[in-house]
Amino acid sequence: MQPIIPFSNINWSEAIDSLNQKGFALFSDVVSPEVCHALIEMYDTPEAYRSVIDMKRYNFGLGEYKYFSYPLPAVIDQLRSGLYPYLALVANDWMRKLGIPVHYPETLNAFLELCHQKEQHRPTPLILKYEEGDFNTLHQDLYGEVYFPFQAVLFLTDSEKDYKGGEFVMTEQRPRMQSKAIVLRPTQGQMLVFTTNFRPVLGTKGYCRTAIRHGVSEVLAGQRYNVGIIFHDAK
Ligand SMILES: O=C(O)CCC(=O)C(=O)O
Ligand SMILES: [Fe+2]
Repeated sequence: MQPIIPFSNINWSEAIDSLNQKGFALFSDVVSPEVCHALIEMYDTPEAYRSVIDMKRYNFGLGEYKYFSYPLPAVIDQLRSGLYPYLALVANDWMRKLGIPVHYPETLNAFLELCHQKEQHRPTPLILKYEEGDFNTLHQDLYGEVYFPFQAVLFLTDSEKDYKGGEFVMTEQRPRMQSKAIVLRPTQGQMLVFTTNFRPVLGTKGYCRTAIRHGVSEVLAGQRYNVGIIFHDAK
């Protein structure tokens, strides 16, 4: 299972512009439909996962997701470690703009070492399965003191053919303002990179923190599967 995207071929200046202006960037043809099918099939292989979450039980919405165990499936591992160095450059620029004294190291391994120093050892990449009526409430995926400000979602199902509803939703909240909603409908093989916690937005008094939350609207019919790629390990 290989990603079909060579990271060095991506138009990074376009992607970085999108991250800076909108807080997210969409990449197409990241994996083939065959890789998507193989990941969906792996949903029923219990050995691949460290835990299974019934979203209703925790009031996270309705549906189920599973956290992968280490070692991660090769395709997820490659996407995570391949994306990290590019995103770390943007992450460091954001921290500088916001005056936050945090520096993200150049490689994913060095960043995971920082997680381990804070007792964050557990893998966070996950696969989510939504059926008719399922949804994911607006949230942030922070699992401890150390976090990476970007995460990715790999869309495994076809948003035209496989399901109805199930939009990817983000809200942005600037200090003392109402939230803005962003609704996206990426499809099979696409990957969305978005803000995990907050992003810098230039206001009249310089950059301010705009908090981002994400979730999934109700699936009205069919089945929707996604893989979430979070960079930090969890406590
Ligand atoms: O199913 C989705 O599109 C979103 C999943 C999610 O919340 C995540 O990957 O962090
Ligand atoms: Fe999430």
